[in-house]
Amino acid sequence: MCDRAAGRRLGDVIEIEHLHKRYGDVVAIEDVSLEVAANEVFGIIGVNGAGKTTTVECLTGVRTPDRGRVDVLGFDPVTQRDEIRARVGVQLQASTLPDRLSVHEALALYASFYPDPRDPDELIDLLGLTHRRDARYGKLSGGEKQRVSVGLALIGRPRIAVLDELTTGLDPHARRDVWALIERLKDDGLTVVLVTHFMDEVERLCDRVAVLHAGRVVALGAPSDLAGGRGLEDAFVELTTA
Ligand SMILES: Nc1ncnc2c1ncn2[C@@H]1O[C@H](COP(=O)(O)OP(=O)(O)OP(=O)(O)O)[C@@H](O)[C@H]1O
Repeated sequence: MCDRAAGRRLGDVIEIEHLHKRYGDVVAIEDVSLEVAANEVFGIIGVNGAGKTTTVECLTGVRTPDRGRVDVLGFDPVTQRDEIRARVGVQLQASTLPDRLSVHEALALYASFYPDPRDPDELIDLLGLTHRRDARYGKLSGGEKQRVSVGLALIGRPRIAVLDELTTGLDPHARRDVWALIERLKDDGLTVVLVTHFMDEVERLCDRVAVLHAGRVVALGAPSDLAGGRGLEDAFVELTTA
């Protein structure tokens, strides 16, 4: 899979080493290093502008790092984007789907890009969208659109899913349904990188979490270890108060 230099763990499917990325004068990422193990749900948390989206965009090849090394399943996301696209499902924050496509048509369209996709109707059911199967995307509520975006990340049976703000905009029932779906897919072997602002989501889903602050990893570990007896949110606020 990946070159095993000293200190790396067997079974890592993502390795980021000394990642740097700036936009003009704005330093988005400054020396980020982390590894994600196969079948792990790995959280990335941080205040707005901490560099979370930039980090996951470097994983999926959307952004080219200025410096550093990124290895995803043994591939370089910058030079091997097709290999990454075939194996890594990405939830888009702002969907670019045409309004006139129905939920089923959208998922079937994305399914057609993959050799062994999930059955769109099965996924629609798992996402709690069966009653909206034939509704046009443009007529969906914000939470329903959000569920479609999760479906698009999962339709190709990816080995890794990168989920940026997985449950933003979902009602409490839908959040629990989506959490249960992620847990079920994890049981089937999925690895997840989860960007979130919800500490309850981290506690429920994540095996480990990295706290990014001003483009750097300021803490990394199991949520319970980071919380250290306080609430995770209290620990987070403390870690991210500059
Ligand atoms: N395309 C861009 N052009 C210029 N600056 C950018 C661009 N994208 C992000 N930035 C800046 O880079 C920094 C990191 O942004 P990033 O989107 O990675 O943070 P984030 O942690 O995902 O934030 P949020 O929680 O608000 O989504 C911020 O200062 C942001 O303003």
